Amino acid sequence: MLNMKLKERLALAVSAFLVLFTLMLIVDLQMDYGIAGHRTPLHGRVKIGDDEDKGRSAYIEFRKRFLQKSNGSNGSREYELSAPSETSGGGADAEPRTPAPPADKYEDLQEILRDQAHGRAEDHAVIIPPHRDLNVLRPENPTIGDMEDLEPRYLSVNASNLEKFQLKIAQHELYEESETLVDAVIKDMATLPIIHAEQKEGGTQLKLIIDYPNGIQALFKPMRFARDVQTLPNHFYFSDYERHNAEIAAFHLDRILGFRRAMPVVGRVLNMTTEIYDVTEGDILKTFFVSPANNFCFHGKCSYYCDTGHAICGNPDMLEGSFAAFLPSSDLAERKVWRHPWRRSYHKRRKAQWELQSDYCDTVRTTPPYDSGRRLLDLMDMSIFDFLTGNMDRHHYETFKMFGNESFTLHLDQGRAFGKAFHDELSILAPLLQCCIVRHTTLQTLLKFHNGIPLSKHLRESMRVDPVSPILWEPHLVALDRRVVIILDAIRKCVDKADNPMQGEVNDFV
Ligand SMILES: Nc1ncnc2c1ncn2[C@@H]1O[C@H](COP(=O)(O)OP(=O)(O)OP(=O)(O)O)[C@@H](O)[C@H]1O
Ligand SMILES: [Mn+2]
Repeated sequence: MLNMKLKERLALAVSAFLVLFTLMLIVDLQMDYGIAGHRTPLHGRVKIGDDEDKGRSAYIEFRKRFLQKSNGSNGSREYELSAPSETSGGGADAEPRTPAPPADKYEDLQEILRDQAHGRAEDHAVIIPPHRDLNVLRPENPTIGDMEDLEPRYLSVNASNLEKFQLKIAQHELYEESETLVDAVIKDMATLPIIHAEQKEGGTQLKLIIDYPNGIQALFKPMRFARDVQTLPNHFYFSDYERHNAEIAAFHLDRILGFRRAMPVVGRVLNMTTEIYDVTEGDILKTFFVSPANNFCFHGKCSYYCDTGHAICGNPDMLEGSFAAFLPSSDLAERKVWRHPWRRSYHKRRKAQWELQSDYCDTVRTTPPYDSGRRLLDLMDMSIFDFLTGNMDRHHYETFKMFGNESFTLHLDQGRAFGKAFHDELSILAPLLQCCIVRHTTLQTLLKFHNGIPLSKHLRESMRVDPVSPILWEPHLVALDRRVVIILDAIRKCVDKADNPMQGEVNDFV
C-alpha cells in the first residue's frame, strides 16, 4: 500500500516537473521585460559558473556542414578570410574595390520571384509572397499621430522636425521611403547648438542624452577607436566595445535595404568643454580629467565600462560621436521590450537553447506572437540585417505597444556591429537557417544588389554625406557584398530542401 503511494507520488512529481519545464520554456520565449519595467543587464558581464555545456557543439557542427555544402556549390569562394593584422594599414579611406560581376545570378531564386510577382505561384514554403506578407499588404497603417489624435499639433508651425517625424512613425515602418523629414532631422542633430547633456541611465556602456533647442533630443554614443580597429580576437561579443560609426552605418544600411526600422543617426564632432562639460551637471562632472597625453577625458558612471581605464578621450578636447534621433517618449508611444528567441547565452561557456535544439524554430513558430502575422518574418529580416553587419548582440528587440503585435520590430542598438571585417559569423543567420522562411521583398532586394549595383557601393554613396565620413573601413564594405552571397546561398539551400525533403538538413544544429 505504502509502496503504491510512493510510486504514485513519484509519478506525480515527475509529471509536475515535466509540465513546469514545458511552461518554463514557453514563458521564456514570451518573456516580456517591458512589463516588469526593469531589465537584467545581460551583457558586458561574464558570469562565473561551471555548468559545463554537455551538449554537442551544435554551432560548430552546423558551421562545418554548411560550409562543406557551400564549398561544393561555390568553387573557390572563401567564407572566412584571415585578417592581415589587428589594425591593418590602409585606414578608412583605403581604395574602394569594385567586386567582379557575379558568376551565379541565382536564376532559380529569380524565377520563383517572377512567378510570385505574376501571381503564378500560390504559396511557397520558404519564400513568402507579397500577398501573404502584412508588411506589403498593410491593410491599415496608422501613425502615432493618428492613434493619439495629435494631427493638429503635428501640423503646427512650432513643431520641430523630430516631433513631426515621431508623429509620422507608422504601424509598419518608422518613415516612408520618400520621407524628407529624415534629412531634416539629421541636419538638425548635426548642426543645432547643444544646450544640455546628461548621461543616459541603464545600459552597459556610456551614452549621453543630448538636448537641442525646441525639445529636440538625440542619443549620443562616443567614438572610442579608429575605424580600422576590430574586435579583439579573444573578446566575446558581450565584452566588445560599442562603435559609434556602426550606429551610423547601420542606419544607412537599414534604409538602403528598405526596412526603415532604425532611427536616423548622424556623426558629429563635439567640443567636450563647451558642448558637454559646460552643459551638464551632477556626478558626471567629477569623472572628467586630463590624460597623460594631455587629452580631455571622462568616463561617466555606468555598470561596466565607466572607469579611468575605459575613459572616453578627446583629441585634445574634440570628440566624435553618433547622434541617434530620439524615439518618442513613453508618454507618447510606449514600447514593449521582447527577449529575442535567438538571443545568445551571454556566458563564456553556456550555450543557448537554439544552439542545442535542431527543431528550435518549430517551438518558436508555434508560439505567439511568432505563430501568425509579420513577427517571425521581421526576425528573419533582422537576422539578415545583423549578419550583414556582424552584430551578435541582439538580446532584446522592441515594438510600439499601441500598434499591437502586427507592427514592425525596431532595429535599435547596433553599437556592436562592424567589428570583424574578415569574418562572417554564420551563427547570426541561425534564425533564417533554422526556420527557412524569408520575405519575397527581402530576397528581391538582396538579388537586386547581387546582380546589379553592389550593396557596398550604395552604402558607401549613402554615407558620403555624413559630416564624419568616411564612416566605415573599406574591408567592412567589401564584407557586405560577400555576405549577401552567403545569405542567397542559405535561401537557395532552404528552397532545395523544401523541394526535395529527402536531401538532408540545411541546419542540422544537433
Ligand atoms: N534613439 C533612441 N532614442 C531613445 N531611446 C533609445 C534610442 N535608442 C535606444 N534607446 C533606448 O536606450 C536603451 C539603451 O540603448 P542601446 O541599447 O543602444 O545602448 P546600450 O549601451 O547598448 O544598452 P544595452 O547595454 O542595454 O544594450 C535601449 O534599450 C532603448 O530602449
Ligand atoms: Mn547594447
